[in-house]
Amino acid sequence: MTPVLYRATFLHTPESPFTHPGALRVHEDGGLLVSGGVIQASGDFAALHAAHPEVPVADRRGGLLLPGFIDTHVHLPQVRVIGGLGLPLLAWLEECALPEEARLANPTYARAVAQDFLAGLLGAGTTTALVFGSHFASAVDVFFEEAARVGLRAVAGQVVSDRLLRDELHTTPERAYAEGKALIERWHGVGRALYAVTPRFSLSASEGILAACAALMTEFPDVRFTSHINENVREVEVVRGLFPGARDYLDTYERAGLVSHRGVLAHNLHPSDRELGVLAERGCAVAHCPCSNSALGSGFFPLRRHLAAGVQVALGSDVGGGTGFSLLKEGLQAHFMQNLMGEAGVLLSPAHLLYLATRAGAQALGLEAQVGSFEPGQQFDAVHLQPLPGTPLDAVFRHAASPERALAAAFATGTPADIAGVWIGGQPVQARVQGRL
Ligand SMILES: O=c1[nH]c(=O)c2nc[nH]c2[nH]1
Ligand SMILES: [Zn+2]
Repeated sequence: MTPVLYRATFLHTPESPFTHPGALRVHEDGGLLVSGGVIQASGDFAALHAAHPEVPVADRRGGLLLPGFIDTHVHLPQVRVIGGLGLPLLAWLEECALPEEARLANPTYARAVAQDFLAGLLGAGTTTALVFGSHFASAVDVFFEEAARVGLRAVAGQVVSDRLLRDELHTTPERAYAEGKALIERWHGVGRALYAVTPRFSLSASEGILAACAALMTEFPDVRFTSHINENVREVEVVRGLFPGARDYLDTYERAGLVSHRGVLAHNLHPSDRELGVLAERGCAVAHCPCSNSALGSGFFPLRRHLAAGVQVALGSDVGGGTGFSLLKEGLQAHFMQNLMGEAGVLLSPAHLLYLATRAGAQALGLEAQVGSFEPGQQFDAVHLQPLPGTPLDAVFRHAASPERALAAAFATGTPADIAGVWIGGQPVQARVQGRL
């Protein structure tokens, strides 16, 4: 790939605004020198152009260029069941999610679903995703093939369970280990793919299944781990009954040896102080999925308590409990919900929202050296927001007092339709206006 100097208004958060006031970096007439898919220099356009006059310029002025979004919790098999509103978690799983998940036993169907799913992610500007895969190894294979074809940075794995779902979704510890091992050997570290060991949740995973997961984590010390925790009050109660010896929900994973810096647990709406302390101490991250939490009536996320304990938090869309792939929408919903919590909530600025949608996700996945900001040395994973003329967001962008105000408006009212281009590793993967990339 020949070098390119991108000229744009760009914003990023190489540091956390939760710990570094003034963490939002804004370059109104900025330049990003990209070669081999990697950012070589990052700063003001005029200085970079003067230093590299021979490098062709890609003019992206007139919108905002942001690091690609990082979705830390999203379900492959649920893209076609988005919108099952009005049910609590366990009823929603039974009525909406699981019947569809069973259909992925058919690899042809699974491929079509994977294509819908990937189109949704890229169309929303998501460049890296931690993906809850399918219960069927064949569908996970198909997903990795399709993800490689479109270029997504996918961290994904086979979902494993052995009780309380539907028979066709159940496996055994022996099969979970054998299929997981084969998938890891086929996909982990191949191109942009990484593997995540994925017991669905302790409600559907016996101690035997969790032990099989732990065996994979030990044998392959670089694969990631993901699951759900403390999402719904009834779910927490059932898990307590299934693991009478466990101190709490986290302990069901902890006793199996699954809680570490390689993990991301989704939701955690009802944690104890002990659980927060252990998550912080082990460096295990939490994926906050505010649209899903609202749609399923699961509850409010205690962000202030997570921050006070020192737990890494990032954003997840949780499609299809969530309502779509846009991390702009997740950021807005997070902002709304924290506002509605009053004193217990955290007032989230545009800088916080950008951080949660980008760099925080990279940190949660242990990918912060590669993606999440526009610092030199990072992959050029980017999303260009440029609303179509005549839209309300276009009016705000043209009249915004500052790029930070434009960023706030992007979270308040931006949608995938406002995305003009998406790059992963310097490659264009999505273009609204053909021929512009
Ligand atoms: O939001 C959720 N979506 C799911 O598919 C799921 N499975 C277990 N727990 C879950 N929570
Ligand atoms: Zn989920």
